[in-house]
Amino acid sequence: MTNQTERLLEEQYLNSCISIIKKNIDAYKKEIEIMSADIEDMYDRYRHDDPEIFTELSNTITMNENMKTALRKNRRALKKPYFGRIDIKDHDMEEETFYIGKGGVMKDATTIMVVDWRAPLANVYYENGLGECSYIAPDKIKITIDLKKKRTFEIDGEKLIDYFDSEVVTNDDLLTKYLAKNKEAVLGEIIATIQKEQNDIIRKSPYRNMIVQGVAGSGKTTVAMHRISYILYNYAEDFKPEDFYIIGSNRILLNYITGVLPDLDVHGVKQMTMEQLFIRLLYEDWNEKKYKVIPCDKRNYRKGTYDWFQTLEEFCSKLEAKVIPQEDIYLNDKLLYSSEQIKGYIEEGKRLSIQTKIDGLNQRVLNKLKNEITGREITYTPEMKKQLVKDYTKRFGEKKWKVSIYDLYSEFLIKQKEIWHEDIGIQEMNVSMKEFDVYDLAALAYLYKRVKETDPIREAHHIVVDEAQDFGMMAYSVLHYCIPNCSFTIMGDVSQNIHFGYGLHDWEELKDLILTDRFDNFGILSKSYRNTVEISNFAQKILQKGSFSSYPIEPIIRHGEEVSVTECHDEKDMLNQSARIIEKWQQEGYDTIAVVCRNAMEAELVAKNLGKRITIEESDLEKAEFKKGVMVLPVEYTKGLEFDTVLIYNPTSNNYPEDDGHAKLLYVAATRALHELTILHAGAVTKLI
Ligand SMILES: Nc1ncnc2c1ncn2[C@@H]1O[C@H](COP(=O)(O)OP(=O)(O)OP(=O)(O)O)[C@@H](O)[C@H]1O
Repeated sequence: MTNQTERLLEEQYLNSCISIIKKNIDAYKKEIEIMSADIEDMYDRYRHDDPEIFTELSNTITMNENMKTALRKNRRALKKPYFGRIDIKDHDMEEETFYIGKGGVMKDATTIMVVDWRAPLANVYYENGLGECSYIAPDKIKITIDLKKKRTFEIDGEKLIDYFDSEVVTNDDLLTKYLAKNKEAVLGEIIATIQKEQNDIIRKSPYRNMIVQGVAGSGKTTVAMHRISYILYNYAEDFKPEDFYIIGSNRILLNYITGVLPDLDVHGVKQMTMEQLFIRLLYEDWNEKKYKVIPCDKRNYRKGTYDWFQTLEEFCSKLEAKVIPQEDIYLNDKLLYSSEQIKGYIEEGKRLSIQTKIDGLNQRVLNKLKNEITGREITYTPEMKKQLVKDYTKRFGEKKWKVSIYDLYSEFLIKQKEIWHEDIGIQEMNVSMKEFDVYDLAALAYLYKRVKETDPIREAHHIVVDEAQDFGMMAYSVLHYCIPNCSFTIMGDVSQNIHFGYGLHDWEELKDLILTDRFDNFGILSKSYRNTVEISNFAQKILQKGSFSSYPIEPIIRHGEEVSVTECHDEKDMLNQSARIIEKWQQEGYDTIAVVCRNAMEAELVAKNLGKRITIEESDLEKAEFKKGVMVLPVEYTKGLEFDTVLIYNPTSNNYPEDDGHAKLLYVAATRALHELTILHAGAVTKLI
């Protein structure tokens, strides 16, 4: 077939696809109109005592909602019906062609025009080069096929711009084309160019736990969001949107990463910071008006460790042993419940709270007592029986836990301060019980669950943690304890642990905690898609100044300007030069620009002064949202975000001393830039550069 005929055929398919989508849209619109009128009519006729209309009404509402979703999908498909095509041959069947798009498009009940990217068959597009390969069909049967053609399209609305066959164009060529574009003010979707190693992670079973170490810009966040979309599409029975919790380190990051979800057909997942999750797990024991959440003080790093969790566990075990008597229980000289039985019950109910154990034991002894005294009218008068029941009802303790978890925690902290008297990891610990950092909240959530919870509430089925290196093992151990039977997708980069004492420096302890099943997974993403080669090399050199080992980074070959490092005379000169550079970037058409400062105080000052020359977006960290324009941010808040161009403001030796923590911090700053990175300093530049 000549190239021209081939192109003509592709254009014909695109046209037919578009006219079907338009037809679908018209049909759905009409259906929705009719159904909406029916619904209104049914509401008018509806009376409380008419179950028939009620059933009809709720069925019509559901059908109408489904129809609206289908309409939305078809409207979206009109903008770009598909991006890929595979031609496959299945044993002795005819060769078949499938087009793959962001959503499925049907001509009628049986004719598929476009296959949804999340469908099992679409896996072939991401997973395989040409030749023999297989995919797992919905009924779990492995189907072996011969992949004859793999094609990627550039389509703009109704127009076919170009297409590339995978034996002609390399994967990297295609990627570079996509990556050269400016960034929208939200995390983008990458459906058309998902890479094999990313696809592996997206399509892993949601019943298994997964930890992914990925270098900066390797797509961890993007992959995590696509994974949620994949799970919701393929496991709709077991996973509903509200069963997912996405955990990130701050509000700006969360808004940024979840911005892509509506585009991926994901609506209604919960997003929260780790602090908010622990507060949620405290239920009615948290009082928003009384308590305050504060950032961690790095001098108290001990509180973030696994050892700390074990100490708290031990504290609770001792408390349990103290409050639950474990001696034999007699009625006169008749043994009602033996010490062994009590210990056995406690051992068996390991995951039950102390209060639940007390309730359970009280109930058991009471049952034994009742058995013993029933029918013995001669030995026990009704008054005696009544008195006995009263005496034995609270044999193991009260019905309600009395001591507050805050008092318990305070007791725990005071004990630890005594033990670790000289230790710097604990000196500044706050025992006022008014202000809490994330690890205090974790400890309180643990105490609530371990000590007083009696009515467990089903929380998440699947938790996605982004920037996972930010949190110490204490946080994970508590999560693992408090939300049992929940699977995890944990994404992070230990080279970006900027919390000095806190956080994860390697994955070993977390692997031991989370990856306990043989089908659990540890994945590595080493290709970096975000930065140009120049920026990526510059950032790697910063990491190499640290004394820690880091995971290798492979940049996708995309070249840009060299990173520029310029010394300024003084602060005023630095502000002038910053404004000039930013104006130049804006003239060149860059949309998202960041000025990265060392801390919040510097950021506030720089925003104020630069604001006199150029427009700066909201810089109040409580209110700021990630958006187009110029943002001035402290480096810690830029983690997880990305910008077309980045200016690192004044990284002097004072701001970034030559140590491991600061090397990681500066690495984070440098890897935020997609296209250009500039450094301005007044005074000796840090030795990390
Ligand atoms: N397969 C891909 N095709 C096209 N672009 C991609 C692909 N994978 C990642 N990207 C792009 O690379 C950039 C980095 O992705 P993302 O922010 O998810 O990385 P990350 O690993 O979370 O980074 P960091 O650790 O620095 O926060 C984004 O612009 C994303 O759109």
